[in-house]
Amino acid sequence: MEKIKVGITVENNVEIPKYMTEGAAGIDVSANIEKEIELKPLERYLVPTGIKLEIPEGFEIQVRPRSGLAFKHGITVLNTPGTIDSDYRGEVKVLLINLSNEIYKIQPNERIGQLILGKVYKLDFDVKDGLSETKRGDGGFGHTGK
Ligand SMILES: O=c1ccn([C@H]2C[C@H](O)[C@@H](COP(=O)(O)OP(=O)(O)OP(=O)(O)O)O2)c(=O)[nH]1
Ligand SMILES: [Mg+2]
Repeated sequence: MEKIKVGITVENNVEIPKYMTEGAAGIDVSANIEKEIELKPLERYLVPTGIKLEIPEGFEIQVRPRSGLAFKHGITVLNTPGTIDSDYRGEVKVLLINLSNEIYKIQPNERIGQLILGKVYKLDFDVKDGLSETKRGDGGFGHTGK
């Protein structure tokens, strides 16, 4: 598998994230919090991870939920997939929301999301007077039926 170098700095006591299996697409990140954080139903919290990245130009990182947390506890990433821009140098944060009807307690060092590296293609708008015709035309949002 092709590997892309991504610069990283970590806060004290934060471990460098690692892939949990050889074929994993996502690399888990953990909550860098001192004590547990209570998330009430429908509450959201911007969870710090204690890592900062230097993504090479032409790439992005997506912040995605962990399916286990979603399935077992209704905890997901509100803005999924979150986008980490290659020019961002701040701390990576994960915006969790509790979609269950029970309180969820985020534990220090709990793995709360996963990062996926992706390639970015830049749009280069070609301004035109009209666009090519297609069978679909402007039909969308379910116009082909259920
Ligand atoms: O889940 C996320 C999403 C974003 N970010 C950071 C990295 C990203 O590069 C920056 C901006 O994110 P985005 O472009 O999604 O947010 P915005 O609301 O458009 O903010 P900005 O005006 O700063 O671009 O915030 C995170 O740490 N986690
Ligand atoms: Mg933005």
